[in-house]
This record gives sequence, structure tokens and C-alpha cells, in this order.
Amino acid sequence: MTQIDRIETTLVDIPTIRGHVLSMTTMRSQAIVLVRVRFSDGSVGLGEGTSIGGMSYGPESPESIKLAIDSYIAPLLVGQPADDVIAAITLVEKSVRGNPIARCAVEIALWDGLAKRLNTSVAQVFGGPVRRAMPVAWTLASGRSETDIAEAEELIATRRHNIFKLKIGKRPVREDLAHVEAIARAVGDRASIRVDVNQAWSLTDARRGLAGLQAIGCELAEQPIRIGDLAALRALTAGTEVAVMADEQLNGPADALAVAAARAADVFAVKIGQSGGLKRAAEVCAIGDAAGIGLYGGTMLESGLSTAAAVQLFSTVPHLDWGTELFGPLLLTDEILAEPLTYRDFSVLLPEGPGIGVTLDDSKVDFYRRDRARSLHAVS
Ligand SMILES: O=C(O)C[C@H]1C=CC(=O)O1
Ligand SMILES: [Mn+2]
Repeated sequence: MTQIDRIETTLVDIPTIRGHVLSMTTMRSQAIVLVRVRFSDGSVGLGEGTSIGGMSYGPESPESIKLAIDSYIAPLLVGQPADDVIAAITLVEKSVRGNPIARCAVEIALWDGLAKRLNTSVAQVFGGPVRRAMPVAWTLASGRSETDIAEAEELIATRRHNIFKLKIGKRPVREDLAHVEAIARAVGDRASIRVDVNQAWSLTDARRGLAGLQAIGCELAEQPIRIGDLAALRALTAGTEVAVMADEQLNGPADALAVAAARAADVFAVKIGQSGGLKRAAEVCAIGDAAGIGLYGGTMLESGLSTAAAVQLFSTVPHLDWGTELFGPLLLTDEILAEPLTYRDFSVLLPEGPGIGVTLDDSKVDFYRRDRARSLHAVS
């Protein structure tokens, strides 16, 4: 019986193509925890765990993801049967509370390994794709309206994106509304406009903000208020025509059930990392779908590796009415995959090939790994 032999983690830092301005932080590089699971038959599974802005976005950081895997998850899994992925994640969930991104990173590698050994794709293991291309939004977050408009124009012209998510919540509501309106006016009916407040608004800000967004014709507002207050989120959802999306609020199936039961959102941003893995993300989708909540494939701005894993999963989700934002690798200045994912005609394509459908460019990983940068720094 094939067993899990070894789990290795590597921190990799890749610069972003421009500053990415969120309400709580400005990203200039992205830190990725790469996971390699080595199995006793010689096969290898790849995974990735990625958070945003250190600990400013959520409770996990790149360093905490690495530590959770090295010190807690790997010792549990070494020696376990390689093919029993559900048993493995159940074992991990019993001993590791929280830490959904760390659990997801390892789980991706387990699915990748299983599917590769079966010579099939992860999508096939999840029941097979219902689509091989899915709409992919882009986030305009340079911090300046004119720069965002120029970026949007280029992306529409090259047919890469025609759904734009604007990061707001850092500036006063009035200024943010003027920013959204300027971009909405500039793109007209050539693109749709959504916003992500990343929890920054108070309830009164949110009432004013959503009324303004509705007047501008913005179709969706993501996580307008801080997580935890489902009654307030429900009141906002009921009080506006703008679709309200839950993002940071959703950390797995139990949260999905709570939001659905409270009718606190119109749409779920389903993230494989935040959900605690592909299996749990599929459950979040099922709960949302059963509750009549729209689904959207979210991202933690991961590299192509975890993005490919998410594409595998979302290709199998029957109703993905709000498309995806699986553009993570395009925000980075360099590609760590041997063969990049294909973005074409406003969509990302399901990669062909076994497992999650992608392999690493090892020389790129060596170049960007954090411990290499440290040792270079030490000798210079
Ligand atoms: O959705 C988030 O909150 C995080 C992330 C996803 C896209 C983006 O630009 O930021
Ligand atoms: Mn969001």
C-alpha cells in the first residue's frame, strides 16, 4: 500500500506587478508556501498555501502556514495511506484547529498525488468537469482612478478581463464612490463593476455606501462590514439591490451554513484556502447552492499552483453564476509553473494533464525561495 513518506515546505516570495492596495494593506510581493508530498511509490503531490499581507488580512501568515504543516500536520500524516484523502483530512481536522490555509495546502498535494497515480485530473476525481473555461475577474487596486481606468482599458482590449473588482474601504465613503463612478463611467457597458470593501465599513458607512453603489450601477459588494455580525450583514443584504457577497466571513462549511441560515448574503466567495481545502470548499458550494446563494470562485492571490487546484474544483461546480477571480498568477512578476495557465477570451482554462494539471519550474522556485535570498544576503 502506498504511503505518505515525507512532507516538505518551501517559502517563496515573488514581487507583484504593481502595488495592490487593499483596505488593510498594500501588497508589493506575495509569499507562497509550496508543499511537496513525497509518497512511497516515488510519486509526488504539489500544493500551495498562501495568505495576504502577513497577518493583516486573516489569522494565518506564510510563516504560520509553514509552521503548522512542518510541526503539526506532517507528523500526523507521515506513514498514512496515500490514497485515503478524506481519512487524511479528517485526521488532520481532529488535531489541528483552524489553520484552514495550511490544511488546504497539504490537501491539494494529496489530491494531486492521488489523481496523478490514477493518471487522471483532480476535476475527474471530484466527478468530472461541467465546464473547461470559466469567467475570470480582475482586481483594479492601484490606488489611483486614472491608473485603474488605463489598466481596465488594456485588459478589455486584449480580451483578458471584462469583470472588474475594485478594492475600496481605505478612503472615506464619498471618495470611494467617486472612484467607483469614474471607473464605471469609463468602461460603460463593456465591463461589469464590483467592489470589495474587505470589512472596512461600519454599518452606517455600509448603508450609505451601498445606496451610492446601487445608484452607480455597481452589481456586487464583497464583505462590506467586519466578520461576525450576521444580523447586520443580513439587514444590508435585505436593504439593497446590490448583491452582497460574503468572503472573509466564510471559513468552511459551518460558516457557510450559518450565513445561509441567516440569509445574510446573496453570494459566496468560495476560496479553497479559507474553506480548509477542496473538499470543504465543495461543501461550501453545496450549502450555498442548496440555499439559493450565488457562487463565485474566490482567490487568496495564489500562484499558478493553487490557482490550478481551484480551477480543477470550480470546473466541477454546476452553478458558478458569478464566475471566478482566479487571476493570482497574473498579479505576479514571474511564473513558477513550467507551463503557465491559459487566460483567454475573459476566461481561465482548465489545464490538461494529470493531478492539478501543472508542474513547477524548479529553477524559478530555487530563485525565489526565501532561504536562498537569506543566504545570499548573509554572504553579501
Ligand atoms: O477577495 C479578497 O478579499 C482578496 C483578494 C482577491 C482578489 C483580490 O484582489 O484580493
Ligand atoms: Mn474579498
